[in-house]
Amino acid sequence: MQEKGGSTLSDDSRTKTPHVLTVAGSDSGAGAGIQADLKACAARGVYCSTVITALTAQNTIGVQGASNVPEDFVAQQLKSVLSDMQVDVVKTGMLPSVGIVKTLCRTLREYPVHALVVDPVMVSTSGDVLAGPSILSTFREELLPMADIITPNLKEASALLNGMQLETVDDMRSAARLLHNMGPKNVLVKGGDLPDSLDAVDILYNGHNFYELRSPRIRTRNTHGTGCSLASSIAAEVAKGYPMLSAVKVAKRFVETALDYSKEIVIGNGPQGPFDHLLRLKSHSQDCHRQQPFDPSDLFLYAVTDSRMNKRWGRSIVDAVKAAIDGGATIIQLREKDAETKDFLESAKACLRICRLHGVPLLINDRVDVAIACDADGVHVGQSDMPACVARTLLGPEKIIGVSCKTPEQAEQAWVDGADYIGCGGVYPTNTKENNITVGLNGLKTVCMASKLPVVAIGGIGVSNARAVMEIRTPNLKGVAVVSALFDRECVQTETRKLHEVLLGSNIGST
Ligand SMILES: Nc1ncnc2c1ncn2[C@@H]1O[C@H](COP(=O)(O)OP(=O)(O)O)[C@@H](O)[C@H]1O
Ligand SMILES: Cc1ncc(COP(=O)(O)O)c(N)n1
Ligand SMILES: [Mg+2]
Repeated sequence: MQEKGGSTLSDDSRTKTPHVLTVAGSDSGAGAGIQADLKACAARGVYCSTVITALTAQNTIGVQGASNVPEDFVAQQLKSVLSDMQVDVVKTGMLPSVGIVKTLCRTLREYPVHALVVDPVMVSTSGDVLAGPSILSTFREELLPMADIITPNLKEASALLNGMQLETVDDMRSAARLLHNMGPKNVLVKGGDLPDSLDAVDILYNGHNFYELRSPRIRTRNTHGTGCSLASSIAAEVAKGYPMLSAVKVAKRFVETALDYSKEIVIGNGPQGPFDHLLRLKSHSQDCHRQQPFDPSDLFLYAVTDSRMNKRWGRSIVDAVKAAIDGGATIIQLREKDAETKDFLESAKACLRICRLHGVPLLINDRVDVAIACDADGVHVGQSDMPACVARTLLGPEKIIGVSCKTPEQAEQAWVDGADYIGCGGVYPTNTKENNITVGLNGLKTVCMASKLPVVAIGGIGVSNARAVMEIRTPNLKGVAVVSALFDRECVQTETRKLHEVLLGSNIGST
């Protein structure tokens, strides 16, 4: 299609949200149609507006009813969105009448967009007719020639080609070539329903080259809406500015991943279930066994590991963590400044299993990548590490983020950045950090008074002085964080237990 008003995706210097407009039917079961398009676009990170062409009463068994939206009201919706909202790509689904197809073509000539993706929806996976044969000639003559890509499944390709038999990959290639002659820039013939095919094979043809796109066939009943989601994902990637081949590849991989992720889910009693587009959100929240939100009282006895100390005493990081938890540690931070990334990740995973078993949160010092990779409960960052606000964006809203702070200004910034707690110190001199300025009990108190976040005190704290620290008695001082006093000792468990008793005796904070 033409470029809109002199601006292309690449030369538009404003920060613009990629925008897909879907012109499709509503599926009450929300597996396909408008609802699938919204979910697919959300999952692919683009904005999606919606022009509804029909309402369907539909579930996992089939389509029980359909009611078309009046043509002039489709026109009105199109105009509302296209005249105002800087649409990049229009994606079409169910277009149930000749009048609606003509209305769409006319409106698109009046409001050109960067690209048009046409999913020529005719029959649902359940076999119900969504747009009858009467629309075929208008599709061929008006809509397909405007399209940057069309994405028919086998039945739709066959219908557009007067009932041509499509049973093999070679048939799909022939169909793609014939459909390309009707005018679309690209044709993607989808082989989800190819009989006897182990792989899910799609054929993309751009008039010059054929691309055979294969992915393993996922064994699942939850394939309702794959076609709509694929077309929307293609539209989303094109709206971001990607070329068509990349857009199709990414979209296909997205559908495959989502199918695989949702192969076991059970929604409805019928043969064709919906799948779950929003897997990325789930993989952080649902698979995470630590479901409680951050509890500041977890800061009570905060054990911070140190690889050099473990080496000195000949124990593994996992042994050290186990012993600290057995002694009563209420939160663990892995601070492995010297470890190789691969080893660190393996140890972190092993520690996490132990922590989960005991309901103790596990944080990773500095390494946000390791925290994400092992699905730890959060991170602790210093003033020169990744800013807490960036860590928050990467980790999502549920993970715990702590920040080391020496001053009220840093404490304020940590709060602004969306941290959950601050670590304040060094309270006393310590040999775990070189050239570390100590803030003393007064500095600790000043920061605690200023901080809107709960505080854990750190630096040179052990059995002998923990009580003095807690006795500054500011309500948001929730506990002490300890390295040497636990891990630079022969028996980690005994030392942790002793410290636990001292803290309980100080009668401040809670367990
Ligand atoms: N079981 C499956 N495993 C993996 N990919 C699939 C599966 N079923 C369909 N696909 C893919 O999903 C997309 C939609 O294809 P298809 O189901 O043929 O379209 P429609 O939903 O329009 O009938 C295609 O990329 C196809 O290869
Ligand atoms: C409103 C509407 N639009 C499109 C489809 C096709 O989706 P699928 O081919 O996955 O059943 C559908 N079933 N309902
Ligand atoms: Mg389809």
